[in-house]
Amino acid sequence: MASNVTFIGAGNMASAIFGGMVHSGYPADAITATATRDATLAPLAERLGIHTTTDNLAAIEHADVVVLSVKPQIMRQVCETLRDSVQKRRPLIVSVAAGLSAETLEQWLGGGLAVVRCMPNTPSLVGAGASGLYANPRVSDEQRALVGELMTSVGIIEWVEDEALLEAVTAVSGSAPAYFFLMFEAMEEAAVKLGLSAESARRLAMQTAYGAASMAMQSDRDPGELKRNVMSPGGTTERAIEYLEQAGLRQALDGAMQACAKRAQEMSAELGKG
Ligand SMILES: NC(=O)C1=CN([C@@H]2O[C@H](COP(=O)(O)OP(=O)(O)OC[C@H]3O[C@@H](n4cnc5c(N)ncnc54)[C@H](OP(=O)(O)O)[C@@H]3O)[C@@H](O)[C@H]2O)C=CC1
Ligand SMILES: O=C(O)[C@@H]1CCC=N1
Repeated sequence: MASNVTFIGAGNMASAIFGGMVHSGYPADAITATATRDATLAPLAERLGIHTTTDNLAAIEHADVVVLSVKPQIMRQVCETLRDSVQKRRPLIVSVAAGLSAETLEQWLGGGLAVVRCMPNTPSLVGAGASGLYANPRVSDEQRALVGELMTSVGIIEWVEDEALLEAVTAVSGSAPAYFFLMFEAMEEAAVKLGLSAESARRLAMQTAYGAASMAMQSDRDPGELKRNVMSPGGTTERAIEYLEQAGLRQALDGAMQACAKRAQEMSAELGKG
C-alpha cells in the first residue's frame, strides 16, 4: 500500500510535487494537502482527486510522511502547532523550505525526528524536476528509499551528505528555472525587435531550449563541444557567443548563483535563531 503523504502548504512548490506524483501514477487517495484558503484547495481536490483540508492537525493524523511546504518565514509557527501530534506519531518529516536546517526544523518540532531536507524545483509538475536531498542521521534506509522514490517520480534526484551543499543545489536547480524563464522573456523581446511575432518567437525559443537540454542530456559530449559544433568559423553563432562572453554572461551567472547561495545562508541565520 502507498505511504500516506501530507503536504502542509499547497502553493507553487507543493502543488508541483503532488501534481507530478499524481500524473506519474501515485494514488491520489494517499495524498493530502493543506492551505489556509479553500480557494487554494478546492481546485486541487477537483483536478487531482487528492484530499484537502485547512486543518493541519487533522491532515497529519494518518500521515507516514509530512512534507513541510510553507514559506520559510512562517515555518516556525506552523511547526509549533504540529509539534505534539508529530511527537506522538513520529512520521518522517520532509522539508522543501529554502534556508532552514534539519536541526532547526527538528528543534521546532520537539526533537528526535527523522528529517529529510529536499530542495526541489517547480518543473516537478511536468515530471522534469531536479531535487537535492539531505537526510539527518535519524532517517532510516527505508525512509531514505521512500523519499528517493517519491521525488524520482517527479524528476531526478541527487543526495548530498553535507547539508551545506543544499545551498549550491538551490543555486543550480531550486531557483534556476527562473533564470531560464528570464532568458525566454529576453529572447522573445529580442526576436520581436528582429521582426518575429511574439508567439512565434516564444515557441521557437522554448523548443530550442528544450532541444538543447535534451540533446546535451543524451550526448556523451560536453556542453562546450556541443556549443562549438554550432559555431561555424566566421559564422553567425560565433558572433553571438563572442558577444555573450564579452558582455559577461559567465560572470553574471556566477554572481547570481553566489548571491542565491548566500541568501540561503542569510535566511538560515535570520530564521533559525532560538
Ligand atoms: N517556488 C519554488 O520554486 C520553490 C519553493 N521552495 C520552497 O517551498 C516553500 C513554499 O514556497 P511556494 O510554494 O513558492 O510558496 P506559496 O506561497 O506558493 O505557497 C505557500 C502555501 O502555504 C500555505 N500556507 C500558508 N500558511 C499556512 C498554514 N499556516 N498552514 C498550512 N498552509 C499554509 C498557503 O496557503 P494559501 O494558498 O491558502 O495562501 C500556500 O498554499 C518555501 O519554503 C520555499 O522555500 C523550494 C524550492 C523551489
Ligand atoms: O526563491 C525562493 O526562496 C524559493 C527557494 C528556491 C526557489 N524558490
